[in-house]
Amino acid sequence: MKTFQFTKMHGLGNSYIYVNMFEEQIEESKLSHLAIQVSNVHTGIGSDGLILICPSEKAPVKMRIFNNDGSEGKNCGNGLRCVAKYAYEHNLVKERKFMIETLSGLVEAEVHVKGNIVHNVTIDMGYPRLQKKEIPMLGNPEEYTISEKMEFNGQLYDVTTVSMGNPHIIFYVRNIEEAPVTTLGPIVEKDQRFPEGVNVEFVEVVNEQEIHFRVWERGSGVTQACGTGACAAVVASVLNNHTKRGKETVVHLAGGDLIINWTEDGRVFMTGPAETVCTGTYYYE
Ligand SMILES: N[C@@H](CCC[C@H](N)C(=O)O)C(=O)O
Repeated sequence: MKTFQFTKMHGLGNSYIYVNMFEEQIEESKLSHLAIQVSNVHTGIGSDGLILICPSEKAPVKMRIFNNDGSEGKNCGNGLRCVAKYAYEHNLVKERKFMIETLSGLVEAEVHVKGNIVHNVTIDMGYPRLQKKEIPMLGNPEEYTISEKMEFNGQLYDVTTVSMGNPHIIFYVRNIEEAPVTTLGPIVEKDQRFPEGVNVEFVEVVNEQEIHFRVWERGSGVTQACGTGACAAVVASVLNNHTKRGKETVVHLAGGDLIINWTEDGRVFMTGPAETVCTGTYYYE
């Protein structure tokens, strides 16, 4: 039997098993299967996936995220806040502002501390990417998809697509409680027009400062929250004239609220909580 030490953490109920790869060694070929195993609520620990906190040549830490189906994602907003909390509280960094490397580039984290405990984190998520080739999705590679008609399951929808380092598609609904998250979500996630799959978000606009949000995540299904998805939803809402650029928008997710600001200079800032659940030893073959 092999073992590793883990910490279970969550951001608004979007939970991952975090492994400190400064101290642990796990074979690369085992990671995808381990993500499936640890995520299982019956035979594992129970989570939306696995996140590795790794050494980096470009920043104090690097985040790698695996969804609960074993696929590797390129970015994770809730994961970034938890990685920032872990890095600060475990002395992997000394400053309250520091960089984190992801598979989609570098982001800057700022931890908000009470005593020595990080309660909230702001992440500068960088610039949203809007061209079809950047999502990626089929169609004219240079074009944006803003309120464009697309057919899914025999029905036409107005959709907007945004990459926050990972792909998102946003549907507007009148009533968030009735959003077809579990029916349309899995169909859109695997639609062939998105060669790498897509995270599927449903948004009800409350007013210019507030939106409701539910998600079907690529590789994980329904989750309580998606940080990159909330950023993408605010970018989409500005592009569709529902909310204002340069103003804070409160995103109400199933697990709680995030504050997102798509600033005038083009960068997206996300602020929200990060929490530790438990630590332990995981046994595997
Ligand atoms: N929950 C995350 C996103 C995780 C990765 C996503 N499912 C993907 O495959 O792109 C978040 O908080 O952003």
